[in-house]
Amino acid sequence: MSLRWQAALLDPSLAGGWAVVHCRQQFLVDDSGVLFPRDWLKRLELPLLSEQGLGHFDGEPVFLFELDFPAEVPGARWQGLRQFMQQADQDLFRLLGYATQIGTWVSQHRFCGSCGSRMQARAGERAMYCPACGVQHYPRLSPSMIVLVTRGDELLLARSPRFAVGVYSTLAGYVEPGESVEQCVAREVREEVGVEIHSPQYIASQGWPFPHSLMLGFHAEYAGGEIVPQPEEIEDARWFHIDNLPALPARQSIARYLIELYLARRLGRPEPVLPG
Ligand SMILES: NC(=O)c1ccc[n+]([C@@H]2O[C@H](COP(=O)([O-])OP(=O)(O)OC[C@H]3O[C@@H](n4cnc5c(N)ncnc54)[C@H](O)[C@@H]3O)[C@@H](O)[C@H]2O)c1
Ligand SMILES: [Mg+2]
Ligand SMILES: [Zn+2]
Repeated sequence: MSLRWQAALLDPSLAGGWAVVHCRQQFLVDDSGVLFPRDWLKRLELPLLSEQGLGHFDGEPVFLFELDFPAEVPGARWQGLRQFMQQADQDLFRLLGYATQIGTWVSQHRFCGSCGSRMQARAGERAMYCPACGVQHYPRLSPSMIVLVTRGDELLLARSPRFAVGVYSTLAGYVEPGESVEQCVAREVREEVGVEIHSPQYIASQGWPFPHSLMLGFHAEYAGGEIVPQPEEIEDARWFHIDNLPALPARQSIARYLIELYLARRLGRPEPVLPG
């Protein structure tokens, strides 16, 4: 794991450092990039919901300005997190992914879900706390499974209507209360494409900030059934031969890694590395 970006609990009452400005999965950028001198930002009178100390980038302290709405700033524009994933280096993307998750969580936990009082950031740990009833919330994570289903030289890949034109990917879905991740894999595969699988094999995991998933990645062998795409969720699903694959998901995604790893093992090529 690279050392350029390290999360840390920094005290926002300290002066100086850099800051990123986030609102609804978008960041403020100007010609110098996405990191702004923090003291300069403070003079702009932005619609600030919360300020959080995030950690260190290249050894420098970085803070988050979480905004109520995407305010106009002369000379700057708003850019989505997905675009940073595609264009920025991996360390900067990890910093921004972390900032997005903390910002989204803080802005969605301003009031206590139990008694309605205003929540406070807790000193000493990354938590929101209700002083009236004691409820405490930690950053939200949603366990999700992602699986590459295979049949020898064939890969089962599917398209969601949300995907870029022509792109097919592995199947994914959220874990439900009471089920194991393995049960979730079998259920989601059955629901999304109507196919049965053998026991899934755990491969690797990845934090995924769209919006707060923890992806648990598997390989699974086909056991039976014909493909029946789930209406609305799955636009198309097919078996693709390894010599004739469609456009695939982003290089940084675990979906891509699961596919590349299977190809490498099948074809006797060096195994890929999952971006950290
Ligand atoms: N990193 C990767 O390679 C990769 C690839 C594919 C999907 N993903 C991620 O996997 C996650 C799940 O994939 P999906 O969209 O196919 O899920 P899914 O198949 O479970 O369907 C999504 C639906 O689940 C419901 N939902 C939303 N949030 C939920 C939650 N926290 N718990 C339970 N249900 C919820 C909503 O009705 C939503 O429309 C998403 O966050 C997606 O971004 C990551
Ligand atoms: Mg799904
Ligand atoms: Zn409360």
